[in-house]
Amino acid sequence: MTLSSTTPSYDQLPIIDLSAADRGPQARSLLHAQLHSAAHDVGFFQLVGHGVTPDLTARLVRATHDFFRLPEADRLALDNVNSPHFRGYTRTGDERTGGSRDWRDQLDIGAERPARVPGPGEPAYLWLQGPNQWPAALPGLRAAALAWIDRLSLVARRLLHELLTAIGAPADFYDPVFGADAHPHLKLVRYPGSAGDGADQGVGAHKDYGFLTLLLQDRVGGLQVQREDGRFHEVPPLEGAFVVNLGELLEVATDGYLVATNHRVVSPPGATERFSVPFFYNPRLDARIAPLPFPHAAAAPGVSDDPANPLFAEYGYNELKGKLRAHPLVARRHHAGLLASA
Ligand SMILES: O=C(O)CCC(=O)C(=O)O
Ligand SMILES: [Fe+2]
Repeated sequence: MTLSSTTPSYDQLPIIDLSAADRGPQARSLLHAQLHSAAHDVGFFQLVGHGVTPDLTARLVRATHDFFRLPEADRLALDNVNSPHFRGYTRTGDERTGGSRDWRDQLDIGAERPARVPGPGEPAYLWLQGPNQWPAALPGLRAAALAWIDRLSLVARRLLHELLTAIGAPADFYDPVFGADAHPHLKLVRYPGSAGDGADQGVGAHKDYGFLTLLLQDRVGGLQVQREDGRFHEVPPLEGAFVVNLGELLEVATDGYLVATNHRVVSPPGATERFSVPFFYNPRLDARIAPLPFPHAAAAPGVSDDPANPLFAEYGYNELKGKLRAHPLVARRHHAGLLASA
């Protein structure tokens, strides 16, 4: 199969309809061909037919808007600088996802678990497990966010099964690294408009750390993806779709046959606000990503070699690398020892 024989269009990402998996063998094999091509050639696509209801989405969007409308003092009561687990609120200007200053504020939410302080000899990434910080004034936010994590984990699991099948691998190969101890993550994000200093970086270019990201974006736009020509191209919002991208673990798993794609967000102009909610489908922190057995493994080019962004096969280290880089205030306050040894 020649995957790159057609000239790519940069106007929109490939559109993948997950519901085709249930429409008989012919529809399913067409889905697999499209998924294979989208994942291998672009690493990004628009997902429709995912089955998430408009009601559930509306609940999450409402909770997101309500959160950012709270008085600043209520948001700062959840300051992530007070959480050694990188949970809670990051104010605008305090985050450095790609190593330089982002212009967005956000609430980081993960699996709701008790704090796990690593003992002697235990891996430092255990710090990533811990309680969330919830806004007392918005009790509905907790329910909406946790319901979203549960629902999108199911969609992502199904999508991963179809994707692995599409490239000729066993669908359930990575099931053991998910399960009850998986480490999903959700962010409620606002881009408040222009920083006013000529910079237009909403979030700097980066790859995501896990398997798959399912992003809900509003109609404002500004997300850009690095395509085959090396340039960043806009991802026009598509009503009802999730923007899906492959994370670093799929690059590790396939030895670079599937690539985690760089992406960034350009700030909306003036005082325009943009809201987005990325959901990260991540495995257990202690998962070691074994090489995927699949027919293209022998032809895989190897993972990208970027000294500024090493890829770790043990998931917890991969996320910890990103969190220490993106949240320097949390890192310096709680993890100075880790920074010294990094
Ligand atoms: O807000 C967006 O559209 C993308 C956010 C993103 O890439 C991230 O937070 O990892
Ligand atoms: Fe991202």
